[in-house]
Amino acid sequence: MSSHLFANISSLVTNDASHERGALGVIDNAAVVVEDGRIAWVGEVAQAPDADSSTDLDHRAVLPGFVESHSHLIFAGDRSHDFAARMEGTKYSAGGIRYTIEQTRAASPEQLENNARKLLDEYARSGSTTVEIKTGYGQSAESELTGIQVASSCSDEATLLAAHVAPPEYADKHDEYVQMVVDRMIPECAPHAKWIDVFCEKGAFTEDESRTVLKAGMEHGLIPRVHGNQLTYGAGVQLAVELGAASVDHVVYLSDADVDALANSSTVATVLPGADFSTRNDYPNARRLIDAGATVALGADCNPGTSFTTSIPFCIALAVRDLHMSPDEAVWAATAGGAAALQRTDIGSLTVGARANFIALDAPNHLHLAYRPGVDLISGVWRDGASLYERRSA
Ligand SMILES: N=CN[C@@H](CCC(=O)O)C(=O)O
Ligand SMILES: [Zn+2]
Repeated sequence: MSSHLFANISSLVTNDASHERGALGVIDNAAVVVEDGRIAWVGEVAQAPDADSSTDLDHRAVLPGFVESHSHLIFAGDRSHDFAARMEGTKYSAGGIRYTIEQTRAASPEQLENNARKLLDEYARSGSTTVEIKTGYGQSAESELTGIQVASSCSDEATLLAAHVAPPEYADKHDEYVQMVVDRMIPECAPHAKWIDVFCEKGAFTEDESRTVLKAGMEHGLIPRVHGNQLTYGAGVQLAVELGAASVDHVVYLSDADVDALANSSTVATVLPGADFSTRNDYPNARRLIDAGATVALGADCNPGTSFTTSIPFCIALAVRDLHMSPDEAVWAATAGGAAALQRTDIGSLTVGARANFIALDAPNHLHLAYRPGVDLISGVWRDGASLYERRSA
């Protein structure tokens, strides 16, 4: 087994609190040794062991690859007109999803896969080394099956978003749609999925409908996650906590009881400020969640309707500027927080035994991710110790 040393790291975020400087466990003047795709050693470069080969990172900062726990990459078509209308004052509503359903149903599996892979490549170039992928723009048994097959061929984190919005043919027959999801869609799609998700929201699915879908998914071995409290106060958070969901995502409109429930549960609260930015929605109060003791993850939520970005660095900048997270909290939420939301212990941190998924920044430390908004600082990305992306020098 050969070892590779990554040397001369100006500042290394490990997310191992046993090192200095809080939850991020930052080591200055650091080095990392990788063996067989896993982290074999981390510490100060002066103490680094010999290795078979090495890379000089030339005083760049290194941090774990971003863990994107919320994306909708299985779709076809464009909603830029929708975005333009919102910027002129039209309010976002769940109904816009139906436009993408029409386009997605008309696309071939190859077209869907090519689009998803193109976006995954964008994610990788901006530092994401793990990306969860949801279906949700098929909303028929056939189209969701295609979607989940494509999602699972692109990611280990495939989510069946069986109930995103009732498709046009079921617009006035929600109960029949939910029945079809339970009787057909879930049994046929479950072998290809890890997660079951619902959009529990005004204009999408009610609390009871959402509970029915999530429980049916759980009976087929899927782990629940919920879109909740994005556009209105509602039942999403409480339902997620009741069912022990891995995560409840968006969490913009929260009562005190919602914050309390999250703080006293293992359900991660995932903030997706790209969606709030692109819909001119209010931002979630991440400060309130963190101060109460909830675990907060941060994602980009790439989708054609509300957040057509794959840039976690952009979302870190938003989280710091507008969600009042500290730069350390935002970086933790986009790495270890995302891993918690996906119930993964092998990613999101750079500790011995973890997957060697990491990013080098053209910057002396991770603070620059928020300090230099809109600037592409990613100079290299590695997954399982192998180079995934390297910026070409000029
Ligand atoms: N909120 C629900 N689903 C997506 C948006 C879907 C769309 O408008 O196409 C989201 O996460 O923001
Ligand atoms: Zn979503």
